[in-house]
Amino acid sequence: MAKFPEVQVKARGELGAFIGSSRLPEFDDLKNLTYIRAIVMETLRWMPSAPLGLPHCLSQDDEYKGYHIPGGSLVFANVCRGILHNPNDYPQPEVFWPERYIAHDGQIDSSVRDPCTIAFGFGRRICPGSDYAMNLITICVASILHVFHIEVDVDEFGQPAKLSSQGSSDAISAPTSFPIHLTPHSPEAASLVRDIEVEYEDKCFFMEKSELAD
Ligand code: HEM
Repeated sequence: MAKFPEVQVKARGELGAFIGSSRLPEFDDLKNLTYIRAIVMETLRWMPSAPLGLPHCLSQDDEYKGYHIPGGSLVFANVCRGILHNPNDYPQPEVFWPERYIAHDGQIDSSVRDPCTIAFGFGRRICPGSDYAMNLITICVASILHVFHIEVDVDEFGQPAKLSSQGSSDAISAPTSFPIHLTPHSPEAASLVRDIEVEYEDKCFFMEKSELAD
């Protein structure tokens, strides 16, 4: 998000319109947060966490585009370069552009291939945690953007640090560096977080007391 300040502004516009400044987003709000959903979809497409999926083993001989693949072979799907960065499905695939999923009516455009159908694997071994993960990531993204402005940090010379678009080249890809900092974008936003902290501390205190009573 630090690389895309204009995306943050748009997201905050949606969060302001549907949630206002007096509370944090809740799961019930997610159905209204189309742009936030599009940010999460674009993140999974732009830098998928498993760029080659998980390897699958052929239980029998198969043929793919004229190539014979013997049973027992390990097969990797080229999830990132071959599918999620395929310009036929996603024009200018290197560009982080959540708007690509939004139709004229402001809803998610069902004619654009949903990257979640790829980023979580496919077939019999598709990720069973995908719905849980999507809801969790979406509420986290919504909550963070509702409160914080995400900016690039400064390096040891006081200059804006360089943000890379490269993921690590491991089986599970993650950003290679993370030089960012978060600041509440308004006093109201800061108090939303402080109120939650107080509420959480009260609950912990209550739990400790009840444990003592046992
Ligand atoms: C952003 C979050 C996540 C991503 C991108 C992701 C992605 C994947 C992928 C690509 C696979 C391999 C599917 C295949 O073999 O084709 C997988 C498998 C799996 N995932 Fe996830 N996953 C995520 C979150 C989760 C969560 C939250 C859970 C559990 C609550 C979970 C549980 C599993 C399990 C148990 C498998 C193995 C399924 C099997 O082999 O039958 N994942 N995931």
